[in-house]
Amino acid sequence: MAKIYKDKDVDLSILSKKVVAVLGYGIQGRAWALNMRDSGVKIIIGVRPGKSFDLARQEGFEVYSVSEAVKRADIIAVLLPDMTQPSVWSAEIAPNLRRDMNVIFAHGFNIRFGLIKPPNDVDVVLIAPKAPGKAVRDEFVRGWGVPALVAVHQDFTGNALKTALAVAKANGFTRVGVIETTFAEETETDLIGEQNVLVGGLLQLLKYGFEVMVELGYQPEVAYFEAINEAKLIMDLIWERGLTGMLLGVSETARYGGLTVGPFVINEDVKRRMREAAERVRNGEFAREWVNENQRGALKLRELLKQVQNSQVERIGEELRMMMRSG
Ligand SMILES: NC(=O)C1=CN([C@@H]2O[C@H](COP(=O)(O)OP(=O)(O)OC[C@H]3O[C@@H](n4cnc5c(N)ncnc54)[C@H](O)[C@@H]3O)[C@@H](O)[C@H]2O)C=CC1
Ligand SMILES: CC(=O)[C@](C)(O)C(=O)O
Ligand SMILES: [Mg+2]
Ligand SMILES: [Mg+2]
Repeated sequence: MAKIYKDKDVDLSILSKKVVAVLGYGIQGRAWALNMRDSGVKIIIGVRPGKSFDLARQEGFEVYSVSEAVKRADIIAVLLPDMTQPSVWSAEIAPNLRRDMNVIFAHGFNIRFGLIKPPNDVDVVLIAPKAPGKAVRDEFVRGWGVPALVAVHQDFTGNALKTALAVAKANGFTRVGVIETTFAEETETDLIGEQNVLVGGLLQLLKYGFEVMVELGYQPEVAYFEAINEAKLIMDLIWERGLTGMLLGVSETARYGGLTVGPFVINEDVKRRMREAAERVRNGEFAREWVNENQRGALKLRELLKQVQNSQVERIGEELRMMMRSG
């Protein structure tokens, strides 16, 4: 059984005289900063000038450049985009690090693939929420949290894990459960998970499910309700009650059809491809491809995003979501 930390195992007081700099005020950064401030931790923000900077100010934070925030902090949470971290690290973070500081990542990418090499005299830890930033904040406000992983890459002070767990607690993660892992396990499973299932696999499955019905001549609105909107509600059943609970919460007809046809559609070939994709993560091929793509200006990423934005399913979805929200 994995080692799991809960609120009762963690002492927040280790943060009481510390200043935590949240670097980046985006999807994760904003959620972490608001959560930790609500937990009574002294937070400052380090970010470049722009929308995030203005928003952080509006929301009442002291906001600085990344360099200045690192200078003023004891603990830094590096919540910048993965592909931006290496250059900001060498230009603004590394020159301002001091002995005994604690450096937190929310994803192990740059450490696992060797793109950032921290000095020996700081702690380097990982607190990886297993949730999108919106849930990190929404769940905290609800009085609960999301699960997260914690790992120690470097323990210079002897307090690396304790400090990381305190930051996790201040974010509400230990209300749910924080599992101890390694940078390698977090990085690889996170990438494999988002590619095969959460982002890649799911999107493609929903899109094909929608398209097959539309191509057969059914109304796109009906296809959207069936293949996409209801997918959320079925996922909620799985989330609350498990796979068996979901199966017992749908009709007997759906249960039989699903259990027999599912493995025909998502077959062993798909599983083989999932293994291939996982191998490309593990051997560093995906990381190299993404770094190169990014260095060329992420043109392919922008083009692929545009294709999704302009697809029929998105137009239908936007209308229906608006309709369902009002009234
Ligand atoms: N998005 C999510 O829900 C999750 C993200 N993570 C990890 O969290 C980290 C942050 O990711 P996101 O929150 O998605 O990033 P983001 O793209 O939402 O936010 C980036 C922030 O960094 C700032 N920024 C960008 N370039 C900068 C620069 N050169 N100098 C100073 N500030 C700069 C932006 O203004 C923005 O405030 C990544 O390591 C990611 O893998 C982990 C779990 C989930
Ligand atoms: C939201 C999350 O955990 C992801 C999918 O791994 C990410 O945004 O990188
Ligand atoms: Mg993730
Ligand atoms: Mg990820």
